[in-house]
Amino acid sequence: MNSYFITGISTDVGKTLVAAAVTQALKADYWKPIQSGGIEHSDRMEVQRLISNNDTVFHKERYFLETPMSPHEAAAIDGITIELEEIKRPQTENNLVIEGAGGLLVPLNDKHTIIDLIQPTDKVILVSSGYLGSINHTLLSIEVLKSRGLSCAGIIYNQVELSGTIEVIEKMTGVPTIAHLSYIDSLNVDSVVVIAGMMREKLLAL
Ligand SMILES: Nc1ncnc2c1ncn2[C@@H]1O[C@H](COP(=O)(O)OP(=O)(O)OP(=O)(O)O)[C@@H](O)[C@H]1O
Ligand SMILES: C[C@H](N)[C@H](N)CCCCCC(=O)O
Ligand SMILES: [Mg+2]
Repeated sequence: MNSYFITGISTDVGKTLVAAAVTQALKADYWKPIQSGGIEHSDRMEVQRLISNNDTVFHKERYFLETPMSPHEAAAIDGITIELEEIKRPQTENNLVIEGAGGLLVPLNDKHTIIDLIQPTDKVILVSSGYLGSINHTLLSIEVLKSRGLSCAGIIYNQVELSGTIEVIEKMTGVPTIAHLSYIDSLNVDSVVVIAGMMREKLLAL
């Protein structure tokens, strides 16, 4: 069984939607180790809303912070410090989808960032988005993975409409495209089933 680490070029790029689709495609378990903000509607709740298989187990966040900010600061506001050693992978026999928070260098404390949660055996899926500036953020994310001896298994482009964007990233990095998602008017179980079906073969080949 595999672990899939869903990271993004920034926050709000669609990691949770992608995590839901990968979870659905593989009937995997889902875990978001650190959630900041979202007491009313966390990423776990959103994935629960979007998937429709009966096998997925939802593992509890290790840190659930009240303020929707960078985890290091959200933790400080809650009067705690995030400790890397406290973040233990849930035990499961199933595939596990892990969702980060924000991008790879989002601080957890004064020393560690999200990238420190990635293990060498994880299949890292990078979610890229279509804003002007996203090429740079995508290439930077791939470079920082490389600098830690990690590689990017594949990229999911979410609402990337600017011409030449995907092509130049593919040419410069050689990282395969897993899927290219469009804007979806009402995100629901049915749309996630479709996206999951679209990417399943590519995910199995990673
Ligand atoms: N393809 C899409 N079509 C329509 N809405 C989308 C699409 N992708 C993302 N969204 C919406 O954009 C918002 C941000 O996406 P999402 O919550 O998945 O970001 P994230 O990368 O998981 O952020 P975080 O760092 O907080 O985990 C959400 O409201 C989500 O439903
Ligand atoms: C609150 C938000 N939705 C995420 N959970 C955390 C994003 C942190 C981004 C920090 C940064 O890169 O400046
Ligand atoms: Mg999310």
